[in-house]
Amino acid sequence: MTEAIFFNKLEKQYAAKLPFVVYSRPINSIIKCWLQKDEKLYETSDFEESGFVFSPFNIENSSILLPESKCEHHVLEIANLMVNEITKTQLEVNSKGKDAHIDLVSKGIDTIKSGTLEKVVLSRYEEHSFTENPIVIFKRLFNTYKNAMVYCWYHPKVGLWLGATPELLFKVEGQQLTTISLAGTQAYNSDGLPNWTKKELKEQQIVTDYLAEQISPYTENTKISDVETIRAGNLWHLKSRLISRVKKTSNLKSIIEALHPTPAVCGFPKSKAKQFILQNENYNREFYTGFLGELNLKLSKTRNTNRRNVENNAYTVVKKQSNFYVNLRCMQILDSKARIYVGGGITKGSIAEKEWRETQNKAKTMGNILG
Ligand SMILES: C=C(O[C@H]1C=CC=C(C(=O)O)[C@@H]1O)C(=O)O
Repeated sequence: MTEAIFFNKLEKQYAAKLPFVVYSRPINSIIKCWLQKDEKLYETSDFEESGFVFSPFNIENSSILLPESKCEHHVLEIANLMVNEITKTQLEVNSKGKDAHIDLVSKGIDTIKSGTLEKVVLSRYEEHSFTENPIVIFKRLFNTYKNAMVYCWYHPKVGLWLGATPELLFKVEGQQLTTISLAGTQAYNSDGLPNWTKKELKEQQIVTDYLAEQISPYTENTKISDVETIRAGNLWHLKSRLISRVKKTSNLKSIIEALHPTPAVCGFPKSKAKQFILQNENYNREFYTGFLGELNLKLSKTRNTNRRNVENNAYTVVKKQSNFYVNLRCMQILDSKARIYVGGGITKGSIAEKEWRETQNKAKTMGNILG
């Protein structure tokens, strides 16, 4: 399929106000789109169906499904998309809400110091004027953020979301589960890799240990990679990978409940951090820090048992696979406004003013591609 035909189908779907998702997974030149044939709002609560899922931060609210059987699917393989240049070079500085965010972070720090919580991720949103076609924004996201999951998701009964997330919640391929531990943020600088402080490295290690403990009832043989520095747009983060084997008795929903929301978007202990967020943030995160991705898709892989006799020994293995990304570095389009959501992890050593600046840096991931 050509780029023109692919995007023409998408534009028609959006003009007809029918649900769709268009996305590309990290380090990948494949763009997929799912066009739902009706405007119904399908939901999933047991995560047993096949489709594309869009779940909120608060999993007690509905998870939306574009069911595989109700959608038309298209794939485009391409390195870069044709899209007009952005005319504006600088995101207008938006200091609205600074005092409220500093108060919120200070309250978080005080609660941590009082001993009830270890870490809490606190967030806010900022609004920018928006007059562009969201599909054009998706094209810019694809061209700009090659190691992120970039997407544009739309449902007429829910709204339109765009994002470029660096965080995998987890993926399951057959019996293999992969998840990542993401923490620490420094502004990207072309001079070279950042110097991480002991405090940042320790925080990332705490997240890794916590994830290993969370998945231990459902998986076995967990292997943890060394910590690496990854770039996400204009930011650096610390990341390690945990790979393990899903026990035969575990189901997908129990793994979702164990891992979502991650310490990178909620904090820990999880339930106390979530309660603090719901009581103090003063706005509804909706799908920000929720998760999205492919649910129970059949993946066929052809294998050779004997390399010398390729023709006779090839066989195909069909595995089920799911891959979910945390909905970070994202925005929601509301009429002529783009609402950009940003947050940061608060621990006892955090400084409220610095946390505010960090959210401003995070807002640039989306802000820099708005025209
Ligand atoms: C909550 C966000 O980022 C998380 C992911 C990576 C690093 C983070 C941090 O350094 O605080 C955050 O936990 C966000 O971008 O809105």
